[in-house]
Amino acid sequence: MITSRRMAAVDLNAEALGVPRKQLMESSGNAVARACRDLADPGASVAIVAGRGNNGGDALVAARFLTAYDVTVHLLGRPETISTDIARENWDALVAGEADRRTVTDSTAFDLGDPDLVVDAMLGTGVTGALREPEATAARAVNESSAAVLAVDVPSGVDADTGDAAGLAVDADRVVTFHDDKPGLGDLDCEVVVADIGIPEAAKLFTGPGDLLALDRDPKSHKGDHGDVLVVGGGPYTGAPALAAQSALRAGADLARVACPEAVAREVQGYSENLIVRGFSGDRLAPDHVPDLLDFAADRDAVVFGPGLGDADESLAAVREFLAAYDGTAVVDADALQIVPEVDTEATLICTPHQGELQTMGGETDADWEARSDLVRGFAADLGHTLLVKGAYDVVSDGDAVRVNRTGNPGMTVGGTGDVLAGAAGALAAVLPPLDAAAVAAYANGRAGDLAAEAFGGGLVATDLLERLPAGLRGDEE
Ligand SMILES: NC(=O)C1=CN([C@@H]2O[C@H](COP(=O)(O)OP(=O)(O)OC[C@H]3O[C@@H](n4cnc5c(N)ncnc54)[C@H](O)[C@@H]3O)[C@@H](O)[C@H]2O)[C@H](O)CC1
Ligand SMILES: [K+]
Repeated sequence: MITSRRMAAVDLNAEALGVPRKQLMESSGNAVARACRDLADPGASVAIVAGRGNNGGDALVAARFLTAYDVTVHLLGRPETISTDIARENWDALVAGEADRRTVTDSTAFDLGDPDLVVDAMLGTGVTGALREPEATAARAVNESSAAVLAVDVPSGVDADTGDAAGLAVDADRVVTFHDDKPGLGDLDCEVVVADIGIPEAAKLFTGPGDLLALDRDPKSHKGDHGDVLVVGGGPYTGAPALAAQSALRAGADLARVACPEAVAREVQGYSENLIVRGFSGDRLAPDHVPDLLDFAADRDAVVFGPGLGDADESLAAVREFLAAYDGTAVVDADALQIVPEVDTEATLICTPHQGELQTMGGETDADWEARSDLVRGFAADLGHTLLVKGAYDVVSDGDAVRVNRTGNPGMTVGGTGDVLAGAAGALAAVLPPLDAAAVAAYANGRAGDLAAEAFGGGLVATDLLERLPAGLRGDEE
């Protein structure tokens, strides 16, 4: 089962892995042709009703495979309004091949004829709202015809994720949907065939530029929509909370606050004017700080808990009390990690251990990333939280799905890069579900590290990642 958003991400990852969209369209079109052969005998008349997007493009490819049939292609709109290059190229191939085609520019002129089979390729996952013209008139004609109806990917007008139609939709006998079943197809009273179109498993498993699509922001958003992130850390160490908080800003948070011991508050503030630093009494986190911290955290979008906290007993006791009472979203890193397995919490946690910290938490690791993926998935399921286990291949799992991140380089073992990762994960957890937030954070942090390694060769330091995080989140080419 795959949602449209995830499908678009996997599509883009496939392209980055060397399987371009046009190749996927060719596979989709071939799958449509195979489905047609199941529904109609050679020589039968087939009316392809094609829209102006890639859903239409799939059927324009199918037309090339259906040479044993009497095919008529009805393009809904003028060819120059075809919205993607790969669909337009397939239209041009039909023109060059002098295929039997009609261009429907005036819906009142739409004449479906009396075909044996209709291929509904007007709209797929790109549908928005109720069918407009000429798609609405064409959909009514298709529904009124006595022909068998094969829908490409999704019956036109149906939302692939919900199954709802904002009004009129094509009533198909069979749907051939690509790569994986869609959530919205289950309730339709038609047969659904899932066609493999050659998308590599790696496009789903390994993070890639497609995963960044999750960040496409609502342009109407305004300040404060994108995350007010609180870093709770500092004590024995002061750089760590400052790195995490600066990283949260670079990863898109609007505000980055640091709650740290009063004794180091000035030092933490000294790292950057961009941080809003607030001290609590003493020189380390202690249980009597927890009630105030919980109140403060309740008004934030995400918390990053742990950078630089140290492992004093009273600080770990405070971590336990905070996590037990907190019910928001938090990234847990560094010394706070060891507490997570002991605490029963309502919070949504993203834990970011390296492999040694994973073992301290009671998890197991393995040098082989595939074996490690299974171990991490199992441990995440036991914990009930999302794990981002850092390594040459970072393994991310929420106990169900697994994502593996391959960006990054050995130069990133330098101190502080984990704090940068935790801060980025905190900012992303404010706007994305935990699995996506962790996967995108790992991908962008590694990309930032790769960009820094190119700029410096060796001698990379954690602050080099900060100003490169935005590029890592855009998927900028090297
Ligand atoms: N993801 C994959 O693995 C593959 C998907 N394929 C096919 O691509 C479509 C999605 O294509 P896309 O171009 O994004 O959108 P559509 O073709 O579904 O429709 C967009 C098209 O339709 C117009 N439009 C949108 N809403 C309406 C409306 N309510 N009324 C009228 N017209 C509408 C819009 O303006 C655009 O012109 C997917 O379903 C698959 O079939 C790839 O080909 C193979 C791999
Ligand atoms: K369709």
